Amino acid sequence: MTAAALPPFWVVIPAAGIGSRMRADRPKQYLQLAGRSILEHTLDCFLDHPQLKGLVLCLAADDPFWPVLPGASDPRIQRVDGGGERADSVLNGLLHLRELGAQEGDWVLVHDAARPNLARADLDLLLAELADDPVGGLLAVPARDTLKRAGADGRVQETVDRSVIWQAYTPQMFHFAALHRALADALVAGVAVTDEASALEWAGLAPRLIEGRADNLKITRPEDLEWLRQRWPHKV
Ligand SMILES: Nc1ccn([C@@H]2O[C@H](COP(=O)(O)OP(=O)(O)OP(=O)(O)O)[C@@H](O)[C@H]2O)c(=O)n1
Ligand SMILES: C[C@](O)(CO)[C@H](O)COP(=O)(O)O
Repeated sequence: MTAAALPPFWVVIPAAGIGSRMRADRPKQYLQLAGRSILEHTLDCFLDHPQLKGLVLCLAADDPFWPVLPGASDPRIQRVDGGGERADSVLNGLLHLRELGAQEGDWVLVHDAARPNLARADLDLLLAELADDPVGGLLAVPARDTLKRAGADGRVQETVDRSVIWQAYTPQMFHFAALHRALADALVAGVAVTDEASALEWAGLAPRLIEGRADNLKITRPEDLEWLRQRWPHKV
């Protein structure tokens, strides 16, 4: 499918986390990767896409790092305040999309600021595969290792059937109205939603899994960033 045949889409980037597991001197999205911040690399995955309608970046209200980056004045990037949890940040981003003119059936892609290695081929695969899907879905990776269920004593209780287990990645792609409703309702109900798909699942829908590259990893711990630094750039 040519880029022009892919569906138009909006993007929400939650980037208001503090990166506690990274144990760095700043939120992990502002750590350096090949001379630029992780966040700038992540934004680059989308900003020049011909089908992009608009991009909302959710940042901590008192974030001192973003304003001094070269991209801070880029008119293609709309800044909003994030919230206490990732889901709150995404919801704020969706509210702003409505102000920008997002319509009920428009596609919205939510992508972690901490995943700078999204390949254009994977982004386009997600868009192409879900263009006509009634629900939407997400990039994901089938479990690669043998999986164990652990007991409280730290000993193995059983080996889990990995053939039905996938790791959820981002972007996650849903229709604006369905995502907004599911996320807002789940938060009001106090349901823990760690990704957008969880909210849709809670609403009774079944998001589709689209197999992506495992190296679209979320930088969570120091070794993740070290791994990317040693291989960068290696996108396809
Ligand atoms: N209140 C929050 C918490 C997280 N995020 C964003 O959600 C993405 C995925 O979250 P995670 O990897 O858990 O990031 P942190 O919350 O920053 O990390 P940690 O849990 O280690 O503190 C990140 O891009 C992060 O900036 C956000 O926008 N708002
Ligand atoms: C959305 C996500 O990237 C899917 O794997 C992930 O759940 C976000 O990170 P967290 O560690 O769960 O906050």
